[in-house]
Amino acid sequence: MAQASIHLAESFTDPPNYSFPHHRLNRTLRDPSKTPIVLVACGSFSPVTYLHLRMFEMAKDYVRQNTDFEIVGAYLSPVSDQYKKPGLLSARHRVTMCNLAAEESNNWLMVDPWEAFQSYQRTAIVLDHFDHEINTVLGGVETASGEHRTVRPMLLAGSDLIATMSEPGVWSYADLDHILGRYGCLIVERAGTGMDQAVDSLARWRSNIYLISQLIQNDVSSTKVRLFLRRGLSVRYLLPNAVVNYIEQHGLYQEEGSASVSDKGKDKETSGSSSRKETSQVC
Ligand SMILES: Nc1ncnc2c1ncn2[C@@H]1O[C@H](COP(=O)(O)OP(=O)(O)OP(=O)(O)O)[C@@H](O)[C@H]1O
Ligand SMILES: NC(=O)c1ccc[n+]([C@@H]2O[C@H](COP(=O)(O)O)[C@@H](O)[C@H]2O)c1
Repeated sequence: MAQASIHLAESFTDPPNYSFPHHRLNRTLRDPSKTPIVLVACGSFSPVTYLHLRMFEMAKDYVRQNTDFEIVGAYLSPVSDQYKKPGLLSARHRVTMCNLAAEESNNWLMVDPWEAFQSYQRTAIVLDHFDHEINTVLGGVETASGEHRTVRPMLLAGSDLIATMSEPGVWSYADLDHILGRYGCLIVERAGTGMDQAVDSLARWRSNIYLISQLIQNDVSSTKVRLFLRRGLSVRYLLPNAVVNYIEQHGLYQEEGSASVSDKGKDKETSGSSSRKETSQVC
């Protein structure tokens, strides 16, 4: 269970005019015997695809069938422009596309622009921010009979992201302990990255790591979507219609750098990603 007072940062810096989105946060726990959790997916979302949205649906099914958790909210948290990953469009566009996707696709997902519109924030700090906003500022949630409950933010990520947790220099031990020991993580299997491999070196936190298998293989990635757009190919039905329309209206992902012309797929652009190495410098 998250304890509201132990955070890595002493205080949080909010972007100008920021307010924490909580319009779809369920403030009443349906089942008082369950632990309330909030799902937080961190990433570039450049652009957001159906596979990003699918992670939440898979997590919802998994949580209902296999755990004593109850999901009271779910968030996309797009990374700051300072992450400097190849193909990272400005935060303004990425946040707007995530909002369009969340509005069009379901009635429970929200987009938190907190990390997008400021300096780079490590994932451990992002989870602390959610803990602070939901438990300290909003006061957590209540059962139907009025009992207070602390909400636990949990990281929702694909197995490729979790695999980077074993790469030297990308995540600090203290941050991993904070993310996996204190909060926990739901991992969605991603084509090309075995889940066992991904969690092998994270054994000490195994009880807080929940593995969700893919029953339908689909290797859509933002990199491939960017590549299609640069080549003038259709991306409809890979991402929500509202996002496709937004990309077309604004002529996004046409320039060099949004995906390399020689890119054959995801691996080339992301393997040894400079962003992850740069991230390691701020760990
Ligand atoms: N097809 C997928 N299956 C499972 N998880 C996914 C999939 N696509 C993205 N994710 C997860 O979504 C989160 C955000 O990913 P990110 O925005 O980096 O998307 P991406 O498609 O990997 O982007 P890029 O191609 O630009 O590297 C990560 O945890 C990633 O593992
Ligand atoms: N040390 C860290 O906190 C750390 C390291 C690598 C990636 N991340 C996060 O992972 C997310 C996804 O990264 P990629 O887009 O590189 O897969 C981003 O939100 C990034 O901030 C965090």
